[in-house]
Amino acid sequence: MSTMSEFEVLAVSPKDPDAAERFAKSLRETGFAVIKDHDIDMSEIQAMYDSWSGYFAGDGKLSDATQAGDPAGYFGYKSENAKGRAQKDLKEFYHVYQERHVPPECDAVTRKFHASLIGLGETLLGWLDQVSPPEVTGKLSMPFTKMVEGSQDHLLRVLHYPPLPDDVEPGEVRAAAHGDINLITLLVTGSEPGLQAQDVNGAWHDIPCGTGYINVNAGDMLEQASRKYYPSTVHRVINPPKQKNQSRYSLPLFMHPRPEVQLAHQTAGEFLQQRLKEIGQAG
Ligand SMILES: O=C(O)CCC(=O)C(=O)O
Ligand SMILES: [Fe+2]
Repeated sequence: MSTMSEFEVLAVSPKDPDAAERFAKSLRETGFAVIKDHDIDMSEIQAMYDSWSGYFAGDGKLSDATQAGDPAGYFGYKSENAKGRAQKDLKEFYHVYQERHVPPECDAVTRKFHASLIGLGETLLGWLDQVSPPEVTGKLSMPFTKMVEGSQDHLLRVLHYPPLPDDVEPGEVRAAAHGDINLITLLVTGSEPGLQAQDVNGAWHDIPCGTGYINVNAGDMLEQASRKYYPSTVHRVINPPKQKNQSRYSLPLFMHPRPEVQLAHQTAGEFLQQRLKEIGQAG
């Protein structure tokens, strides 16, 4: 494998006078942006990892298993595939929504974390409303911030990638290459490295881990609504090296419009249902 470089993306601080412009430029040129100086500190992220690693290690998760077609709750190991892939990803995860159940031992820390990330995500969408050119804003059914106003669909996915078993088949990976479904994804640092993003030339780059920065990527709904002005970032999670075969946790927040919101040729709800079938999640 060729040596990977880290993605050279300028970290944007909300304190920068030109934060909105720099954020939008980065998303436009790379599908990807990095935020520093945010309000979510490492102790909060660590508290999330501590409480959820306990949850995944226990048996309580089995009674939280999602019912077919329900997007909330616990999804077992190897239950999801990337669009167009037959092999399942080597991960288990829990889907948190504002109005749905969260395991009691994780509830307080998770609700606070979820709300903080949603607040930051709304700010970032506001930046896109401010500085996107008329060729984008003129075609939107409504501003991005309006698309998410009152949305109950912002999904916080708590992911656990267990140590790899001995019988991993060729081609099986922690998370195969995919674009996210939603408008933007906010991702605090993972507990271990492994996340990579693809640039416009097809080269893969390691996303730095442990920086305290929040990585933001454009999803497929933003790509559709912006008529491809903001390209959806393809990314993946590679398997760990043998000598570091341990659990990895991560916490992406997927910002979703209300389901009736028109993107371009589809509503957000129609787009989501179609994709859930393609990734093996719809009932
Ligand atoms: O685990 C990660 O760092 C990223 C996960 C991801 O891309 C996803 O769940 O869509
Ligand atoms: Fe993703």
